[in-house]
Amino acid sequence: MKIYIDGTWKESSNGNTLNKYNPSTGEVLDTFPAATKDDIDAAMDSAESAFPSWSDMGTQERAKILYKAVELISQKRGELENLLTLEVGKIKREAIDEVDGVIDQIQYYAEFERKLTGDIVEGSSSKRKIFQYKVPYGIVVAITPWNFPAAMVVRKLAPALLTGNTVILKPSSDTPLTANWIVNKFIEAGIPKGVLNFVTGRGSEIGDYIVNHKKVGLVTMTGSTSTGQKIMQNASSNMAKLILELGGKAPFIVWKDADMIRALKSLIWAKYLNVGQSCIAAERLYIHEDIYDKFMSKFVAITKKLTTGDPDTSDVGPLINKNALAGMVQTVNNAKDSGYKILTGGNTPDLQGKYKNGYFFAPTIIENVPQDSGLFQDEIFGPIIGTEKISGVDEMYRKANDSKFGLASYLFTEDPELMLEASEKIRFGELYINMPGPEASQGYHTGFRMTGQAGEGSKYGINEYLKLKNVYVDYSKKALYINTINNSLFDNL
Ligand SMILES: NC(=O)C1=CN([C@@H]2O[C@H](COP(=O)(O)OP(=O)(O)OC[C@H]3O[C@@H](n4cnc5c(N)ncnc54)[C@H](OP(=O)(O)O)[C@@H]3O)[C@@H](O)[C@H]2O)C=CC1
Ligand SMILES: O=C(O)[C@H](O)CO
Repeated sequence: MKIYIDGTWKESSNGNTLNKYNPSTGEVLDTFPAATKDDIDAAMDSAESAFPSWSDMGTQERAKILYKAVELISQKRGELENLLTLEVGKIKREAIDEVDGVIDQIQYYAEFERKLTGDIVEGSSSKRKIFQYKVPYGIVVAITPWNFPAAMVVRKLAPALLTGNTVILKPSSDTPLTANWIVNKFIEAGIPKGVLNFVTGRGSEIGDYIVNHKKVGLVTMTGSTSTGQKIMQNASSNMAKLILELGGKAPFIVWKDADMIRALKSLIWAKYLNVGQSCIAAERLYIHEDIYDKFMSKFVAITKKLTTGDPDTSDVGPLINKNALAGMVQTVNNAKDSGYKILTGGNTPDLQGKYKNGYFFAPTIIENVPQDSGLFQDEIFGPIIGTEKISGVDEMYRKANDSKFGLASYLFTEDPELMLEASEKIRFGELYINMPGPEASQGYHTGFRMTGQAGEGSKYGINEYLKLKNVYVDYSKKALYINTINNSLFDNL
């Protein structure tokens, strides 16, 4: 595959490449360019040159290109589904679901055509007005993760482009092929030269250079909190606007009156979707003591039935790479060293044939985990969950909110008063009550504390890509009097 700079598909300027491995088999899937600083400079220059005509085009014309991209992606959606399985190891059902989300998000943002509004505010006198209207930032750098590599790319490209920004996309080095496929479709849909540039390469090598480049107006990144903090530091060199969607540590709360089947189905979704590699994955399980034994016996029994292996036919696929798999092994070893009880899983499954060397880990449940343990405080980002009994609402709120992260949370109860009270007291950007996720295109995906800055999705999300300008006008045609100067100086001029 190639990178795309100034309307041309090309190798990196020094010809260097990196390997992309298939997480289901451990084999090299493809190579991709390791972009250089010269490549980044060329992309920035191209995006800068393209900005005036692109931002002048208007939302109706820009939306036509997004609608065309929806059409082209829909026509070839099978290719993207297969790529997600090849590149991430996504099971078939989830690959289909992610492509549904890709189409939904582009459509959702394209529909903001002719709907970006401003205000006219009265000035300090009858013939003065303040015209407030929204303008694009300029060059947007979009940096995306590997876990939902198609959905995360379009969740940044679509609003950034619809609002008249030009874009430089740098995808995760674990999923360059998916991003390349989507960029191809946007180019095919008619994105003009320079409006969308696509560079690949290790974030640890070119990321800092991209983010603190003097031409960058806005950086939107989804990924780990540690990387987000680094980006925040680098972006300060030019005070680029930030949209950072970072780590999560979702509490999954099952109250004594919960609909148990509904809670169990939602928990299997929230814990094992994308092998638990999701920022809104259930990471801490709190169950009311009255139903603990009954709920846990069902949860363990269902987890034991989950199949791992061939993504085309299994319930749970592989972790994204060797390091992620090693992290799961370490997490379980730490739990064992701490004396916690492993109720199921805790091992790498013994797979034969082509999946023998895949990065698979058995779905794992660990019992009676202390609130202050690493298992409950640090992000796992895999198919492991710890459990804890709770008894009162105050304990529920205290433990749920005891996290450096604050993205998604889940509560299952039939008590409307508890639903309303929890909506106030649980301090997370998202609370799912009696349902699973994920976030909707019309929802605002945001979080408290170390989860990040700003947010994506909804009318609030598209406005993150627009700066509100203020133009003050005096059209009185009267002599100007300024109360803080000596106006007589201007007599008889
Ligand atoms: N809140 C949310 O919506 C989401 C949060 N996440 C979080 O991200 C983590 C897993 O995703 P993962 O992709 O590994 O996250 P990373 O933070 O490792 O990478 C995210 C992106 O940042 C790039 N990057 C790395 N270093 C830099 C740098 N110095 N400057 C600029 N860019 C850089 C990466 O490139 P490269 O791949 O080349 O290193 C990648 O494209 C988890 O913590 C998860 O919670 C993930 C998805 C969604
Ligand atoms: O990036 C993610 O993990 C998504 O926001 C979860 O839906």
